[in-house]
Amino acid sequence: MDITPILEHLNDAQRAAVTAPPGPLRVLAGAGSGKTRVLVQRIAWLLTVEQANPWSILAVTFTNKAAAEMRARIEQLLEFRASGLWIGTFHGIAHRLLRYHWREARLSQHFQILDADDQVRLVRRVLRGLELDEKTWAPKQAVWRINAWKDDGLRAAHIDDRDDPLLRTHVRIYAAYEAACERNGVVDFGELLLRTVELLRDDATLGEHYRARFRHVLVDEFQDTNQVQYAFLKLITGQRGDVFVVGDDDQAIYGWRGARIENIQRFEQDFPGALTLRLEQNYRSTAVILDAANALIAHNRGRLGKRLWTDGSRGEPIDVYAAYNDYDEARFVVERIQRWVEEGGRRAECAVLYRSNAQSRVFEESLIAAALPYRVYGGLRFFERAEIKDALAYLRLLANRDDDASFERVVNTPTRGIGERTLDELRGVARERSVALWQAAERLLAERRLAARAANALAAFLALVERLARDTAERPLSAVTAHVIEHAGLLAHVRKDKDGKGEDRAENLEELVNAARAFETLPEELEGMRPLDAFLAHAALEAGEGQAEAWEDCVQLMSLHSAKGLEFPQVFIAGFEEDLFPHYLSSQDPEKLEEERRLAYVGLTRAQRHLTLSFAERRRLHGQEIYPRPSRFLREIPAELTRDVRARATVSRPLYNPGPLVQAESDTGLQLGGRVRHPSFGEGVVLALEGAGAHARVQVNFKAAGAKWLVAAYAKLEKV
Ligand SMILES: Nc1ncnc2c1ncn2[C@@H]1O[C@H](COP(=O)(O)OP(=O)(O)OP(=O)(O)O)[C@@H](O)[C@H]1O
Ligand SMILES: [Mg+2]
Repeated sequence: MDITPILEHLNDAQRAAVTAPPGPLRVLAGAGSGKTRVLVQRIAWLLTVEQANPWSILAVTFTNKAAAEMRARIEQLLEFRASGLWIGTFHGIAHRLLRYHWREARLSQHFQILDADDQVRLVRRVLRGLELDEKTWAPKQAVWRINAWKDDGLRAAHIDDRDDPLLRTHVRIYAAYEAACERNGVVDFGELLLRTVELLRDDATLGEHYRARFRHVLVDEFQDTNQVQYAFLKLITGQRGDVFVVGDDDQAIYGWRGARIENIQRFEQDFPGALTLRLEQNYRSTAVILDAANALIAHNRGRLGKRLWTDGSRGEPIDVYAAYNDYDEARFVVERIQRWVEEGGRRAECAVLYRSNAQSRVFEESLIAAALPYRVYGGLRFFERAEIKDALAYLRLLANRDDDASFERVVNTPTRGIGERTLDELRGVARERSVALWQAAERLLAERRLAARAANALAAFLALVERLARDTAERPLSAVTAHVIEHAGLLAHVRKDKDGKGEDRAENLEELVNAARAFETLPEELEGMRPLDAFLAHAALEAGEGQAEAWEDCVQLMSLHSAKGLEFPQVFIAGFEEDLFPHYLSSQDPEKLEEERRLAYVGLTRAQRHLTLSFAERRRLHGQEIYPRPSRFLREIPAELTRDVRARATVSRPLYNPGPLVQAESDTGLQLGGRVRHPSFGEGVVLALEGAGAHARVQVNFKAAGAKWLVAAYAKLEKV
């Protein structure tokens, strides 16, 4: 076997890491120093030189996209299919283990995955059950707490709440939520991991089995592991395992989601004899960009300390653009991208990064106006669109009738005359008898406790789902999906939408059929799973990440958080303003401020050749006109590395007036054509927005009640 390709293009330090003898090893190194590359070559090294069985390798990456790229790279290096190898995200891997061992994990066989939205809905129901008022016990906050506990590996029963009545209530909510998930046969993202950890910990045979099997464990972006992920690593590697982690303490940006930077330090204690290697040469960016990043991050304390250098070119100064307002900022960036493309660059080489997802809209408008194709990562993803979630909910009900979240979602979609009153009765019965809504419905019907009209409508719904199940049994997944979309009436339902988006939605539904087709022959790592379960799990796990559409040359838009690990020749970071970046919730707390600075460091170090930073002197944010100050992070970059491009751009800069429509949009958080729910009028579509601030008014066409004008601030509209 020729090992040259594996060791080519590696410097000495990198080679030392790739070829180190098996055993715990940690690579601590800055951005662009080749950590990910080293991890890939290490896998190739293990497979060839160490003769490791592919079956014995487990590699953890941060996104599914990174996992796919990693697999492709390895196959390219080795010139054979890397089958048997497990590469995935923590969630993906945990999910796979739970599918194999659902019985041991005490899950129902066809358990479904709850996404963030479903979680909030479920907590709402739990609150009703506990007779707690949503105004006092905000569902989103409860979800946030539950997730944080799970990330820390804590069950409701473990939390000491003796002296804190507030905490006690949250723990009660958590316990009731756990019970509801159990009843419904659903698990949330945090549960995937926690359940897996409990499984490996409590089931000695299984734990032993996997420890013996996964002799080699490798983890990218190690600085962003949380407690429960770390516990998983320890359980799967045992004390003496060959565990290879790469990370950068300066790029830890998920503290707010429970990631523990301390895990980098704990590694030494938990894996005795661990070796530490450092990489210091950066191969990604120009010297100017690197100097700027180094200077910025030097403002943080308590760093493990490292300095990056490059022997590449010095490069151009970093452009700093002071925009009049957010529209002017977007216009400037789009012009630059146009120029890049005219000069022969590719659109996909340009990335626009921002702190807050809400910033993408203005860029999208400008890109559309300039007819530049773009893709937003982390925006409203395919699998999160309302019509797609409706279709998936039907499929989920076919897989598992106890899935209450799905039941609630589609029991009256398309409208079939099942009102809130009937639903409330159902929920009451479900609660009293500790059963799922489906069973509650069956019993209410059997006991003839409903008014005739409601009973007929409900019976028709149950019959519909049963009929769908019968008619699609034994058929290929794409046919099942197409059948459900058609016969549940979803296609006709979206076509009726009066907001002009009906055809788009219908196309999305048809796209879902294509997506399902891809799951008719399962990839090796999902073998043995029912295609429907595999498909639904994929929809839930991929939703967090961006559209998995065919590759196309488009401008890349994403938040700074999702840019982690990536690189682009041309990077724009927008909104370098106090209160936006650093975020206003973080600027008062020294630790959070440091996390924001690390995020800025991640942003700067994504750039290979050109970097442009911009801020606006006026911006609409959270419905208010603000006049932000430039970010402190700008001042932390030495002036000699930057170039002010404001003067040149002033020549023909129209003062863009966003106009009342756009103002109202950002004011209310509502969107033209968006679907909303009103506490008494039910579901509808936003037809018009008008005015600003406290006076913003919105016109909604309600399915049941027709078109109405409402004052946005009082209407209690909820987006669906
Ligand atoms: N020895 C080398 N010679 C040439 N190019 C290299 C070398 N090592 C890494 N590179 C290139 O440098 C770039 C950065 O590498 P990589 O993405 O692995 O860095 P990283 O440390 O994982 O960065 P991040 O911290 O941002 O994830 C890549 O384009 C990679 O191909
Ligand atoms: Mg990397």
